[in-house]
Amino acid sequence: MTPENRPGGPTRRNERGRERNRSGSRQFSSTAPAERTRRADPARLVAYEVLRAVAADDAYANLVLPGSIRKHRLGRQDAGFATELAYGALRAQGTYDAILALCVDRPLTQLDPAILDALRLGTHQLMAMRVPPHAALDQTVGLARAVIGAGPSSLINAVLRKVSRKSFDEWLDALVTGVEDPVRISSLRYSHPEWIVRALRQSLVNHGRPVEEIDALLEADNAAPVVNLVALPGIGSLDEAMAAGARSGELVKDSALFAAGDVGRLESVRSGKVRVQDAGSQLVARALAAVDLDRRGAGGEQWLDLCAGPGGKSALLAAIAAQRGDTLVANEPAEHRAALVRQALGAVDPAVWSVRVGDGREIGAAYPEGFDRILVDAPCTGLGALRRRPESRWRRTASDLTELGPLQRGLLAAALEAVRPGGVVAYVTCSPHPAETSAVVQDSLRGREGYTLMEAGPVLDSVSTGRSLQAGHGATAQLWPHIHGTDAMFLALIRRTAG
Ligand SMILES: C[S@@+](CC[C@H](N)C(=O)[O-])C[C@H]1O[C@@H](n2cnc3c(N)ncnc32)[C@H](O)[C@@H]1O
Repeated sequence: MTPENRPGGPTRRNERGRERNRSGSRQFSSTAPAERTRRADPARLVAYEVLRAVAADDAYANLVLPGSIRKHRLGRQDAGFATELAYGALRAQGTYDAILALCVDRPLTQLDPAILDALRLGTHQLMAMRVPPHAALDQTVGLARAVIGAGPSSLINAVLRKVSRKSFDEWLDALVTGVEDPVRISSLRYSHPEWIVRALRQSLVNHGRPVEEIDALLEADNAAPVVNLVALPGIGSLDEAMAAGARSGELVKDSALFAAGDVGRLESVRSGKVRVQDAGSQLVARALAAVDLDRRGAGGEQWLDLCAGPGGKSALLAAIAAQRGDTLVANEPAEHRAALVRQALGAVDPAVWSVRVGDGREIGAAYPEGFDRILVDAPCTGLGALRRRPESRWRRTASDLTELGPLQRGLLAAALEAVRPGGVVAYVTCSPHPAETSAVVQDSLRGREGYTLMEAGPVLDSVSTGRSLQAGHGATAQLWPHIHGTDAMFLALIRRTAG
């Protein structure tokens, strides 16, 4: 594992999270824990609140974090420190718990969950942020005294001292020594549940990639994704983003990569004319629009986004449709998510789009042969977008895969009924797992006359910036974080040949 791609990534900071530790010293404070600070450093307090909300309230870290940063009035640098600490500790939780299990004299399940979260934060500072050990200890003990009470300070101090006696690489070696099972080794080294390691190994093989790529894939999950922007065609411009430090996207046209801080300060983004969207999502939406249809419907084509919420792909599709004189129906069953779709479509001429609130599985009966192009961006496990939500890998379970199957098949079946002869359906997931990608497509086409699977790879290439993405395998296509730098989007394009 390279230091940059370790869960959380390394930085050298002092206890305030501001200055770099150039000495790399492993000096400890000579002060007894009980005499040390009783004050919680606000940045660490924010990270602690995020971990607690995730563990105790099932909260999403990315939703809790901004409110906590505001509540504690963190400046930009401290906010960055808190983000790195919270997200890093959450991503690396599996590895850190394995380390902590070797340093605590009882099963971790017998620890107060609040103490365990404090230990995870201390461990992340020691292992990946290179905060000086004395600062990591003092500040974690101070945090625990302020928010949990004086009781656990000796325990936290003693455990973190043990953790600090080895470097992260030394701990990783200690964890995997004597372990034979490659799945367990990858799980420990790259902090993923074993069932996800197994699922992703299976996914690589299913899409024609060597299973040896698994570590690179897991490593890519541990790196925070760069913000990708798309200028809505005919509506937005990337000029402001480029002037603010963005660089042109390498995969897809009219896109940019923005690593210059808070993207919300750009007026073009606030107005919705430029949108934050993963390059993989841009590619699959553009691929649907790029398919050559044998004939155009009278008065422009009708497009359908069957699973539209929160509306990212709808906005891009509607902007393209507007340029061509086509129209888009964006369907979403949940009213609050349909409201997000309307908001996402706000920058596009309202004459071009409409939002339907309803179950996508009913669309075939409601609009038989009613659409020229249909996007089925199906609800899925999100195994291809684990890098976006630091806690998601610990939330998902293997049973999610089987539970989502009937819904995914129902949605694709409805789309196949709702597409007109000559039209095309794009089945898309942000998961590479065969159970929700190729198996759904194969099952839906089995015994169904009048549909063919198109070669999706060349269509994806046709909307890239010119390079061959080499994403095709069989007739479908699969993008990968470790190869393309995108979420692991799957794309199948199904043409209806006969009514
Ligand atoms: C992967 S997300 C779609 C993301 C969206 N296309 C975008 O780019 O912003 C899947 C969506 O399917 C919706 N969904 C769930 N059940 C559905 C159903 N029965 N019919 C249609 N959509 C459904 C979910 O609410 C969720 O918004």
